Amino acid sequence: MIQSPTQQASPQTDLKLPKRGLPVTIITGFLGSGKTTLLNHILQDCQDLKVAVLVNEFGDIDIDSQLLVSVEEDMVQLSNGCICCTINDDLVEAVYSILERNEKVDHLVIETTGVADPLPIALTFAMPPLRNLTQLDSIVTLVDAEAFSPQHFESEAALNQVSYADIIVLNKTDLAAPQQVDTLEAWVREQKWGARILRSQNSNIPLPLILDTNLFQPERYTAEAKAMAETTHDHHAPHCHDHHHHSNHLVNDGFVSMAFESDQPFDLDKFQDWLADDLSENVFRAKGFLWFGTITPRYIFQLSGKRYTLDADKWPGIPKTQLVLIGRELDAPKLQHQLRDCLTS
Ligand SMILES: Nc1nc2c(ncn2[C@@H]2O[C@H](COP(=O)(O)OP(=O)(O)OP(=O)(O)O)[C@@H](O)[C@H]2O)c(=O)[nH]1
Repeated sequence: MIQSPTQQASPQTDLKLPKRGLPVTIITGFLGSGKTTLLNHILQDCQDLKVAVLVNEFGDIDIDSQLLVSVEEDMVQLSNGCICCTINDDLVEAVYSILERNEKVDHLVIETTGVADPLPIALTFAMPPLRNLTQLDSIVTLVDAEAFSPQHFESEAALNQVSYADIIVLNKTDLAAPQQVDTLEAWVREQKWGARILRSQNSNIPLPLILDTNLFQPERYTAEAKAMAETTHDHHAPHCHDHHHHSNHLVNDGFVSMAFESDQPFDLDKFQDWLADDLSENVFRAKGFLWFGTITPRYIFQLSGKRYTLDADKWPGIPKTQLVLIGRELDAPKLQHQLRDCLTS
């Protein structure tokens, strides 16, 4: 049973609370910056540390959770909404469900969507009811060293991800010239003085630099927490749509997602032609599992900006095409039509 946020744990409940509050790391970063890659790195390298993960996806299909190394029993998915606003209550309940487990959990890692504003999420941990049960360790922000520029995305969320970070990881340095990374680092340093700045390829960072760092400083956000508390009408978790600093960031940024699923395979040539000639520039990010024929492997498709990869993998079950597209002002009916045209006839 999920304990209601207003209830106190009683001696009769079998809720096993960690002594100093469960350490929590928030992984954020713009679309395609390397968050899931970092989460996989943590899960693979965490050794004896028992890590629970909470994955928030912006699309209707859980792609990221299917890309994680096997952690089913320690994972909670929060799909089809953004934990910094529309499904913030679900975040609190998901954390309760993790705290309620009989098995000891040492650390909770949360992967936000690429369009999330981390501040309302951080404040959710810095305020009751989660404040006494958890300890926010740090906000880790991934930045795509090749694609990121302050103007490029014109996104309130992307800038807030940098401004509120305790640790900023300049990732994908293999795709950027060293001077470009130096310029980015100088800009990032100006945005968030005092943040720990790291560079990486494939989000490969020594874990002691990002876990159990105790870098989050709640006292810096007292004013924001007060404003949020004042606009919270009941004892449940705060909603960021009530909070004047962060109202409607999805609307402001204009991001939408679209899902495509089919039991029929794609024609590889048609699909590649569509990518090369017809894919709208408004699509910033796409990911999914593609099927190109009855005997071929599952292909993991990742598109970030103009780059895409197709990596062969095994089908875990019956082949099926699943794709999520994320961008601004997407013409969903047209994209659905184009994708249906790529199916084998
Ligand atoms: N070349 C290169 N590719 C990378 C690096 N890090 C991650 N990638 C690739 O970039 C793509 C996106 O990585 P993800 O980890 O899924 O990014 P994400 O931030 O979780 O994406 P969203 O959740 O959709 O916002 C994948 O194809 C990764 O393999 C890197 O350092 N270099």
